[in-house]
Amino acid sequence: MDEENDSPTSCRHCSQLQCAVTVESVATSNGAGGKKTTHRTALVTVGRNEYRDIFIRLDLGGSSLTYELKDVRVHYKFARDGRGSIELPSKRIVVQLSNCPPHKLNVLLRSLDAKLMLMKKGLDVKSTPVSVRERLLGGLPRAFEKLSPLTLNEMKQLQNCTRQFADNTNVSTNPPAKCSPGRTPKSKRSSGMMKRSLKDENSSENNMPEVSQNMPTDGDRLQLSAEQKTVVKAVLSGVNVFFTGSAGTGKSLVLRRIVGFLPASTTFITAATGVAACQIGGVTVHSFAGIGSGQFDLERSFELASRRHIAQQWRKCTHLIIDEISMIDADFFTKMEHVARYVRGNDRPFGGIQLILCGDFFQLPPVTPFGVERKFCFESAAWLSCVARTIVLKEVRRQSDSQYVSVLQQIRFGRCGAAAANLLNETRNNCLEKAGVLPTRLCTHTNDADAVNRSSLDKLKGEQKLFSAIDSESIPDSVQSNAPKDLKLIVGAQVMLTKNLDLSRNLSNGARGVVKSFRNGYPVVQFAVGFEELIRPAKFTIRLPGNQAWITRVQIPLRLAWAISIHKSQGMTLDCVEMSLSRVFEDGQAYVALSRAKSLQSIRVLDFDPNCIRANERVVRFYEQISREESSDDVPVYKRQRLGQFR
Ligand SMILES: Nc1ncnc2c1ncn2[C@@H]1O[C@H](COP(=O)(O)OP(=O)(O)OP(=O)(O)O)[C@@H](O)[C@H]1O
Ligand SMILES: [Mg+2]
Repeated sequence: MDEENDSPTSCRHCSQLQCAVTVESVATSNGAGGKKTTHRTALVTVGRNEYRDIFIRLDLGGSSLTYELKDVRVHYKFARDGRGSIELPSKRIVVQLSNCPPHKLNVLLRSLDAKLMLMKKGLDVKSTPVSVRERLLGGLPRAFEKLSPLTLNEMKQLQNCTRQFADNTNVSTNPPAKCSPGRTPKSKRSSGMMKRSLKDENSSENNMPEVSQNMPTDGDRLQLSAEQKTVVKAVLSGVNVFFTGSAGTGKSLVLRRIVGFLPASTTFITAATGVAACQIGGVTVHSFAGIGSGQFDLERSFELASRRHIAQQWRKCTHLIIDEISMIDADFFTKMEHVARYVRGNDRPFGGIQLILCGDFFQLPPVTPFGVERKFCFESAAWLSCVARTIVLKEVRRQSDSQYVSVLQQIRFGRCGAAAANLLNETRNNCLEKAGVLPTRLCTHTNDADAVNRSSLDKLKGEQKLFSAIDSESIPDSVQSNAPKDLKLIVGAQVMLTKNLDLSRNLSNGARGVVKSFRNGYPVVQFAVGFEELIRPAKFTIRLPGNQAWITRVQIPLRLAWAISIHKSQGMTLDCVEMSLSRVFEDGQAYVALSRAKSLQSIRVLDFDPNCIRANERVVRFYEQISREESSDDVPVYKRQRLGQFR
């Protein structure tokens, strides 16, 4: 079997998906025929018959519907929310797809649109028009073959079409996205009878300012490694998975990829902190759970979680993703598990929700009030009953220098030999200033970071420019986002990108620069990687607690970057950093700080003292146990851990 092509993570499976389907027959002008039927679980397959005509088949549990897709309109603007539709004007029908795995839906609808366009333009090399008479006489067996993925050749043909279209009309077109069919601009499309059903799709973009056309891919194009694919497959097999690994092994990247394969409206994406939630486009786990920060007893927690909107979320949830799980304490995790069973009226672990947990317990631990004993969630009975499979990612992707990686591995386990200490000490002489870009100071305390940013901004002379975000809906101030509501910039301000703009030019999230000037009202940033770039507003998508739809914020994708706290930096990859670790107060805090940089040349430790390197003993034992299970022949990796063995 072809591993790559048959993997559930490949496009091959994207001609079929499981989702909710609504078939709407649109009323005629005299009001006849309007009808809507919804099926919450359906299997949608797109394929070809023996004459290479394209069909969609809807298996609706007991019955099925098949439509030929000719002269149809395909809408995938909201694929990211797991929604899309296909209009069949000649039949006056709209097939709406919802609760789809976003990635699969996106690939399915885009490839379908592309193939339909190729057919329309007579560029589908394998298909030749067959007359009705020929069909009747041909006697071919009836066939239905799933639509194959777009080939390279087909993509090239599409690009040519797009170019020709641009030449003929003088319209400037963006390079088509991966699998993009080079769609006709809206104004050129016929205004179909089903405008009504689709008007929502077009409304949210009105009155947006000029938005950066750089592709904010979030690493979509990166190829997952074999071990990363193992995680995706494990999740898609339906078991509860905890995946872990050193800083920079790509855990968050894999999480983002997993999201694309799970049903959009019943998968809840959360993280232990607001900053971490922003990185993966989710909300905090506390706001999802609706039981405060876990301070109440179980009875009160049940009451809180039974409030209508919170209970609805709990009941709706089929998959719960939690990033930075190391920062969730055992007590909170246990309460969530009880609440899940109670609210859902289901006594299976976590009320039958599939858990996808991700994080590194060697990084920052749960924040616990002074004097209260810290308990990691892997030490809870709930963890033992819920986590069926543990996977450890081994390849560090953030750093490529093996010497640095091995220093970080020691530090992760709370060790620091003389050679490692020397290497880190020597970084104090690193000259990190490049083209006016200063290194970002990582602070042990948040107040210090805020103060540094404020005072540095105030010291600069010149006019401060205020950029106010444009939101598609109102977003409460309490909701954290990578893009602030108001951003003040001035020439000379040290800034950091908050979005991947162009990975091929190292314009990635965390890239460092300095504001050089303003052009057309937008900042021109000199980046440390060596060039200037005009930074236009970009679209950020935000989820509000309890709201499964994406809200759009348009803002300049920059933040001030003189300083940032180590807690806020967890999860980030940073271009050039400087730190003083003398006031480190947490296990794992120095490891988090030291592991943000990509190389030893882009870090400066001002006062390295091996005593700041600390790892929690129970965490060390937990990981030793995992690695024993991994290397043991008779004990499977996914064997459940036994209660209390790490204490
Ligand atoms: N398969 C891959 N190919 C190329 N780059 C990758 C791959 N996986 C991860 N990376 C890159 O490695 C860096 C670290 O990835 P990521 O932030 O997902 O790691 P992480 O394990 O979540 O780290 P942390 O524990 O610090 O949160 C990112 O810049 C990411 O783009
Ligand atoms: Mg991460």
